[in-house]
Amino acid sequence: TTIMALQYDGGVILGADSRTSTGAYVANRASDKITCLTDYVYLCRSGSAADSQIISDYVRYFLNQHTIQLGRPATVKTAATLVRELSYQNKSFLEAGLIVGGWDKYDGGSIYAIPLGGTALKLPFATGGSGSSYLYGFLDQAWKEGMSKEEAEALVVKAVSLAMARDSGSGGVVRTVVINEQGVTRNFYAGDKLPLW
Ligand SMILES: C#CCCCC(=O)N[C@@H](Cc1ccccc1)C(=O)N[C@@H](CC(C)C)B(O)O
Repeated sequence: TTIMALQYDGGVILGADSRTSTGAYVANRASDKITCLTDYVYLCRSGSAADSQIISDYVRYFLNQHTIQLGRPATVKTAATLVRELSYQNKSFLEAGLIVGGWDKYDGGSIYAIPLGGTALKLPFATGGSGSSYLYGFLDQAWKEGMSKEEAEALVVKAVSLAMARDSGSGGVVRTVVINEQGVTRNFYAGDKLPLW
């Protein structure tokens, strides 16, 4: 898997490849690893498909309850704290690297990386999964504060497709989810639409 998220001047953009593998076998070449937690908060999943699914199921349930009791939408920070709590308290059983990203009226667009051990890191951009090894240096150089939505989306698609080209654990299509005050937009970039280099 290659997953990433980055902040831009109005919100966040989440990106992921679509390969689910068991060893060298590709079990699903069109997986959707960017999962809804609330109307304005999404989760990028890597690691065990089963573990990451069950964590997202629990957090979606808890956030739904929380929204009803609170009478207003949950914040990105709250969603990230719930993901971290499940990940940390069950760290010996779970194998899931997660990135929470979304928009709320208190912090605007925000991103939290929750790697295997269950720590939560608030960051302007984050990457995860097996393909992330190929992206840390690239993103350190390519990410800039206050990018436009178009610049940010182009960077996400370029980064994920570069990792897909080199990482055998990543492949398929590039999926993105844009989240800002106006709402959520899902995009899809098939192999023939990707930059080769
Ligand atoms: C189908 C099936 C059985 C397992 C599928 C399964 O979890 N594959 C994993 C790799 C893995 C991980 C840990 C144990 C075993 C196999 C996988 O493809 N993970 C991708 C993300 C998830 C959300 C799709 B990515 O991290 O590569």
